[in-house]
Amino acid sequence: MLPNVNFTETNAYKYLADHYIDITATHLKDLFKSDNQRFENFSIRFNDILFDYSKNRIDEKTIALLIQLANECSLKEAIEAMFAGEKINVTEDRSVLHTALRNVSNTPVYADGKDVMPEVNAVLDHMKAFSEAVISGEWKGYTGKEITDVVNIGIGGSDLGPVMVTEALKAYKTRLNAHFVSNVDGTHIVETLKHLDPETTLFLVASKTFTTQETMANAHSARDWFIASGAKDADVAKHFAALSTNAKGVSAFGIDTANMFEFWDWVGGRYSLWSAIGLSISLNIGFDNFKQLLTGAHKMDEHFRTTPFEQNIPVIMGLIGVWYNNFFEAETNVILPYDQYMSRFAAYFQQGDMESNGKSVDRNGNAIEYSTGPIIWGEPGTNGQHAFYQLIHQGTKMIPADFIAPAISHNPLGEHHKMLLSNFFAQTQALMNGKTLEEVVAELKAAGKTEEDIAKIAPFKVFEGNRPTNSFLIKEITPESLGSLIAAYEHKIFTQGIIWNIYSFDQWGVELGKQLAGQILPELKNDDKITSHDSSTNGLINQWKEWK
Ligand SMILES: O=P(O)(O)OC[C@H]1O[C@H](O)[C@@H](O)[C@@H](O)[C@@H]1O
Repeated sequence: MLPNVNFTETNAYKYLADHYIDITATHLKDLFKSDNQRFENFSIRFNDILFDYSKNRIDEKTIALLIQLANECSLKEAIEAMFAGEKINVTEDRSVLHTALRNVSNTPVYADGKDVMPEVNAVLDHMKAFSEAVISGEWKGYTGKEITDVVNIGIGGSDLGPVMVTEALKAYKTRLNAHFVSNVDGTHIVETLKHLDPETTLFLVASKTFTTQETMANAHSARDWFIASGAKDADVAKHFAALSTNAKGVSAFGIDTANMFEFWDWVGGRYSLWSAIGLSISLNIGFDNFKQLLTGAHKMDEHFRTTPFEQNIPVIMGLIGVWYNNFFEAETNVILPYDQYMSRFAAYFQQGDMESNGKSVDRNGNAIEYSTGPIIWGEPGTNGQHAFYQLIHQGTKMIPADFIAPAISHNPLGEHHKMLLSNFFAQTQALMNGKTLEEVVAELKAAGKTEEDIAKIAPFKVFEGNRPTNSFLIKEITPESLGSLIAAYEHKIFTQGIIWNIYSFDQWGVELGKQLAGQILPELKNDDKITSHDSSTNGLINQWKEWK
C-alpha cells in the first residue's frame, strides 16, 4: 500500500512555508559567502557521478525540512513498496518493477507471489543470443546477406528510450546502422526506407500492447515494403522481430513467436528501455554494453533504496523540485546536457516525467489544489545558450535548470571540450551571481562610455542572478554512468509522485485524444460534409475535405 498523505497538511509543509520567506530574502551568492563549505555540504559523489546541488536556493534547514516532509509522507515505505512488487499502480492493478529488469544481483523479486527473475534472465539470454548472431553476421536475411540496418518501429516509451540511449552511447556503436520510426506521418517511414535494402534490413516492432495505431500502421507498411521486394511471407521471420507483452497480437501480425522478446505488464512503457524494448540498444551498442547500462541503473536503485535521504541523489533531486514547484511556484524544469550525444535526454524525460506526474487527481480520487508535475524541456548546451537562455537569465519566470556534462569527451578534438565545459561552468555561475547595476556601470565606465550612454543602457544589462541550478559532472558517459543517471531521474519522478500523493504509473490522459481520433478517422474516409462536431472541428475537417 502506498501512503496517503496530503503533503500540504503536514507539519513540514507549514514550516517550509515560513522558511520560504526567509530564503527568498537571501541571495544565492550570499549563501555561498556565508558558508565556505557549501559545495562540500551540498554535493554528493556517486561512483563516477558528481551531483552538485549547492547552487540552489536552499540552506541546511531547507534540506532538513524537506526530508521531514518526505518522512511525513512515508517516502521510505513507498520506496520499499515499489521494490517489493506491491501493486502500487493501483488504477491499472499492477506492480511497478522496472527495477527487476536491471536487478543484476539476481535476488528474487516477486510479482503476484512469483519470482520474476527467471523470466527476466531468460529474455536477457534471448536478447544476448539474438544480438550476437545479428552483429556477427551469423544471422542472415532471406537472400543470405548479413543484416546492415535495424529499424525500431515504436512510439512513446517504445521509441524514446531506445533512441535516447542509442544516441547517447553512439561512441559504442556496433557495425549496425540504427533507425527509429515512430510518427504515423507516412513521411517518417518513407524517408527511412528510402535508403534501405529489404535484403539487409531488420525490423523490430516495439509495442507493449501491440495495438498502438501508429506502430501497427508503420509495421504493416514496413511489411508491405519488404514483401514488395519479392520476399515471401515465410521470409518475414528473418526480418521482423517483436518486442511486446502481447503474444497473441504478435502471432496475428505474422511474426514468428521465436522472434518475440517478451516483457510484462509490470513494466510501464516509459520505464521499459531496460526490458526487451531495449533490444535495439543491445543491437546498436552490443549486449555487453547493454548489460553495463543495466548494471549502472541497478547501482542507482540500490543507492535510492538504501542511502539515507540526506545523501540520496534521487530523493534530494525530487525534494528540491518540490521546493521550487510548490513554494516558488516554478512551472518548468529545464534539462541541459552539455553533450551532443545526449541530445534526446530532455525529450526522453518529457515523457518520463510529464506522463508520470502530469496528474490533477490525488490517490483518493479527489481534485488536487496544489501544483504537481513540472513542464520538462531542454536542448543540449551550447545550442540552448544561443536560443532560449535569455529568458532563463533575464525573464520573469524562475526556471530551475539541470546541467549535465561529461568530464571526458568521446571526441577530444582540439580545445572543443574545454570550450564546451567552460560554458557549462560559466552558465551556472552566471545564473547564480548575476550582475548588479553597480557592476554594469563600472564595466561600462571602464569601456569608456559616457555618463549619458551608461544611464541609457545600464538597466538592460543587469542580471538579477539568484537562479537555481543542479550540476551533474560525470567522469565519462559510459553505459554504466548513463544507466545510473537515467535511474536517478526515474526515482526523482517517483519521489515527487509520492509527495504529491498521485499515481505516477498510469497515463489515462493519453486516452481521450486516441478515442476521438478513432471516431473521426471513419469520417475522413468519405466526402460527406461533417456537421456532428463543434463548429471549429467541423470547419477544419470540411476544409481538409475540400483541399485534400
Ligand atoms: O508500447 P505501446 O503499447 O505501443 O505504447 C506506446 C505508448 O502509448 C501511449 O501513448 C502511452 O501508453 C505510452 O505510455 C506508451 O509508451
